[in-house]
Amino acid sequence: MSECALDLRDVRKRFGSAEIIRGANLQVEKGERCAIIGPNGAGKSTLFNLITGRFPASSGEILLNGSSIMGLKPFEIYRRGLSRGFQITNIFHRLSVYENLRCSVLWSLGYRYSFWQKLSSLPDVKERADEVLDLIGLRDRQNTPAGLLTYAEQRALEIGIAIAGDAAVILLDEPTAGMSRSETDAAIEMIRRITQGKTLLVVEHDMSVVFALAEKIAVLVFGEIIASGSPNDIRNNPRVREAYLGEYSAVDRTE
Ligand SMILES: Nc1ncnc2c1ncn2[C@@H]1O[C@H](COP(=O)(O)OP(=O)(O)OP(=O)(O)O)[C@@H](O)[C@H]1O
Repeated sequence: MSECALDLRDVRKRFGSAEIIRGANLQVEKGERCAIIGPNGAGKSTLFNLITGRFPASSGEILLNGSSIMGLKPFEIYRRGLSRGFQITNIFHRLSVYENLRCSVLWSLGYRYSFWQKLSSLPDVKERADEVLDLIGLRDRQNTPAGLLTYAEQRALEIGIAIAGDAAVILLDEPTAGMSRSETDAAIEMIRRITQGKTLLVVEHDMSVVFALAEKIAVLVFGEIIASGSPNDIRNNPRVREAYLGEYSAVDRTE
């Protein structure tokens, strides 16, 4: 078996007396695209918050590329190569698409304390911002203020900001939520493109997106990963069918 990009071992999280994550175990291999599915309130966002260091886990172990990231701050985990896409909230609406990407590249390359430097003297910044612009398919919109983009374009920009630093492990939370079918199809293509050779962990409710993107699916129910495996394994897993039947029937409709 190849080395794990992410390895969660018996991870638990309590809020007061409520245990929300109850011994989650998950291994995501390098270069694998893994989707986490599960009913509302199962703990998917909480799990993301634990992996990115936003909340400390109550116990267990989280390894990134074989090293523990327990107790690290979000920016320290980011520096170790894990980046999370946020939903629009970290876009500067008055800056153009290109300027948003350039800010993110500047920060990720460690230039955040040298904004007074002439940007033309930083060719690596320009090169990476240009590269990301093409990857997310917003070249035609590069001079448009981010606030004037369509919703789907803003989601693409948000993903661009997440990948600007060239992180090897990318976390995306419902990247196609609120999109039309054609926007969703375009987003799936874009996510495939940007995650080529990288590791992806995605939370997604839309099973057609899950099946189009994921090589591995992990099913989270009441804070526990009750099954993980290939899409076929998950489809045929009786425990998954039993625990997740209401929403799981959507899987059958994609067959
Ligand atoms: N900071 C917090 N304090 C207390 N309880 C919390 C906190 N964050 C989340 N929870 C609780 O943890 C449970 C899981 O929430 P979470 O948002 O992780 O689920 P989810 O699977 O992402 O749900 P959804 O699919 O609806 O987004 C919920 O019952 C929620 O109320």
